[in-house]
Amino acid sequence: SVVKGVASPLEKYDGSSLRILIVHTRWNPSVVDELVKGVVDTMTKEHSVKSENITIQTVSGSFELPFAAQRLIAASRLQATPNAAELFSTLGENTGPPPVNSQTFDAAICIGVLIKGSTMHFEYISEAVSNGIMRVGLDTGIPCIFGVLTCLTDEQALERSGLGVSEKKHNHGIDWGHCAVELAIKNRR
Ligand SMILES: O=c1[nH]c(NC[C@H](O)[C@H](O)[C@H](O)CO)c([N+](=O)[O-])c(=O)[nH]1
Repeated sequence: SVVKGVASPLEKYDGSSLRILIVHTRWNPSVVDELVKGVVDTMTKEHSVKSENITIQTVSGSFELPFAAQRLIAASRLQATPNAAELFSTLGENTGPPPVNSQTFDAAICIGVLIKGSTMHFEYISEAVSNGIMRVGLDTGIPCIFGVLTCLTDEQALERSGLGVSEKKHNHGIDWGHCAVELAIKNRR
């Protein structure tokens, strides 16, 4: 059978100095809240990320996630970088992300749950959001984790957030927490 899932990383990552941004939606809250809990518990309990270093913001729906992540990263840089005006001017010329040490978040995690309805709305949002979240990471130089479940049924959403009755249930937030810490640390090297 096809083995699915992610292999554990080769090294244990110490996240005690990491600053993490979590942006999550208010759509499908019972599932989203469980996913957020999976991310936070994994980072704090398995990687020593300090809870005071985790910033959590909410948006209405998944479509808003990339915009919010990009703007919150930009706003945090403005506060953290004394020569912000100069930094922003270079950013305007698309000279690529500023050096890691001028950033204030080490990783961002965008969390949402899309559930297919009876129209093509789901397909369009899923495509836009996945591309948007990828672009935030590439444009800012800060790892931006895709924490959006794109489900065809409610049962799929429950299963992938560790809720529901299926013995296959697994909270994907756990994987996203590991992924964020690993990439944040590797991005500093
Ligand atoms: O996060 C979600 N947003 C959804 N729609 C809202 C969308 O993300 C935007 O918030 C809205 O289009 C305004 O921009 C969903 N559905 O429509 O089904 C959904 O399932 N999940």
